[in-house]
Amino acid sequence: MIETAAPRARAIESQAGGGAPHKGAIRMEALEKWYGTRDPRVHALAPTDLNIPEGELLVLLGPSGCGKTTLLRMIGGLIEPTSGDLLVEGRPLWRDGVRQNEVLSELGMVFQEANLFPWLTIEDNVALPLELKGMPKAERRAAAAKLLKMVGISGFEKRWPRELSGGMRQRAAIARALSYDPHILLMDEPFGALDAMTRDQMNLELQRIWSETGKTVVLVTHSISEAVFLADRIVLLSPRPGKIDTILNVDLPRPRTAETQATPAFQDYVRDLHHRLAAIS
Ligand SMILES: Nc1ncnc2c1ncn2[C@@H]1O[C@H](COP(=O)(O)OP(=O)(O)OP(=O)(O)O)[C@@H](O)[C@H]1O
Repeated sequence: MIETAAPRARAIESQAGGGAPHKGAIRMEALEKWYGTRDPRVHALAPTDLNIPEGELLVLLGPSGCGKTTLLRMIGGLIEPTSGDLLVEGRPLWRDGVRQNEVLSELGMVFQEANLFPWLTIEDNVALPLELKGMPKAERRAAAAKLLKMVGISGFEKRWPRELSGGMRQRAAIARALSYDPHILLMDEPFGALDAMTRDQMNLELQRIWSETGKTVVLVTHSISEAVFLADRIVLLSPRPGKIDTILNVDLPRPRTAETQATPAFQDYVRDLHHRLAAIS
């Protein structure tokens, strides 16, 4: 396993040294998942240790079925771990089988499909979590306008989801996930259903949003080049059962651009990961 500390990650780790638990930091110890109660059970994730410091953009990469989604959904509180500890900002997400809602509020999720409600306008979709929290309408509108500006779709407040392109719908989904200002954004193949050009554009946008907001981002992808483009660190998982094969620091300068992808350093990361993936698939 290689674990070389990039300067940025190192700075974050040193801040995380002591004192109060860090905003957006995730810590897992011996986190494990078995599916099913009867044989043959599926060992989806072997006991896994991983620390994700505040503000990191961490990418989970690996062959199909290696447990990426399982791990992300466990971090997001959608799947209960079979065993192990999962701390979000120093607090356990689960206590005696009960998910802790105040911890959950630090986590926003974005999936491959935008999952917007077709009967709500874009503004109302984005503001829905705020409505559920009881925020008055005028405040919700103002918050939605700010969020839509941040994700680059100002002016589409009153449109219906069907009137937006796939990329625009994903922007709205990101805005909705950020609406209650969670410290952590969890993304499961968020751009997997988009065409290549839109996907490149969305990767640029995500990098911008991440650097503007300082959120911790954990993103699942099948795409090696997407992983290298976005990540501070890439966690490569191997299958049967899922476990960490390699942790790779991506030490490329930011902001990364289309030109970054043409550099020898970028290509070296891609080639290296291709070899590693071939070896474990
Ligand atoms: N609800 C479930 N019940 C039983 N087995 C499951 C369940 N969900 C996932 N699995 C199994 O757990 C393993 C890990 O699945 P997971 O979806 O986490 O992998 P993944 O790396 O995200 O895959 P992909 O890249 O294809 O989405 C697989 O063997 C899968 O078949």
